[in-house]
Amino acid sequence: MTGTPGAATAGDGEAPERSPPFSPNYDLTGKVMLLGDSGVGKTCFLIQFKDGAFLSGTFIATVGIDFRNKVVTVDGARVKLQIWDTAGQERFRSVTHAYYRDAQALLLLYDITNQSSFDNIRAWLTEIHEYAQRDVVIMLLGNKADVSSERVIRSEDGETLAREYGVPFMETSAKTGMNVELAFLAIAKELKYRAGRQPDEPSFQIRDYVESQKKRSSCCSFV
Ligand SMILES: Nc1nc2c(ncn2[C@@H]2O[C@H](COP(=O)(O)OP(=O)(O)OP(=O)(O)O)[C@@H](O)[C@H]2O)c(=O)[nH]1
Ligand SMILES: [Mg+2]
Repeated sequence: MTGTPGAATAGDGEAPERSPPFSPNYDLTGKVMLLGDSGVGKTCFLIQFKDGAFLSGTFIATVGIDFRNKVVTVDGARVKLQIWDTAGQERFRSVTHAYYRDAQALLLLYDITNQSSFDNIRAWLTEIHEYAQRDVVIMLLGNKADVSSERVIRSEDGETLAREYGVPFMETSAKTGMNVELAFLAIAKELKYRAGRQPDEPSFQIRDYVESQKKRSSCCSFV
């Protein structure tokens, strides 16, 4: 991903803030940010969701911040997700801080093959509490679940940490696509629910939804 520090690059050639002049092809919008250490797979995660493709080969670290839009339909509502892909490298932190306050949802990724990316999750959560909206939706994701031979973080460790912070958790793979769409659909459902609940609509609990829908990458279950 290319970009200039401090300036957002146009993901789809579309201005992020502009309201549509005619009837939009969506019912509501939500801003989602991808956060986590450099190399955990944020950009690949977004490309997998947006294009259904995996960026293999040389790792090109994101510079600054970039975004992509995708409209998903949940429970009859079209939700336009504006997804901001941030640079995990420390030197871009001040750039990304400026975007936190506009985000309704944050996907916080670590890499199950990288101990320090998991250890840094607490620091990321501290940063989130400092800069993001108080009611922001947070989801913890253990990415690269396809690389089981190099796993150093057990699934239970991710679950325990997520429980401590009261956030939904699942393991994902930007390579195989495991749980990638689910992460965004869960966010879209939560945003739709928050935007206005119909009288006959049951209440929505994002953690329960994720637990019931997520695929697990254990030895004995098939994903
Ligand atoms: N096997 C595997 N490799 C992955 C996965 N996700 C990302 N990668 C690889 O990990 C490396 C880093 O991926 P990126 O998506 O660029 O990482 P990033 O989090 O965007 O990094 P920054 O932009 O620096 O913050 C790349 O070489 C990817 O091919 C995954 O789910 N499985
Ligand atoms: Mg990136």
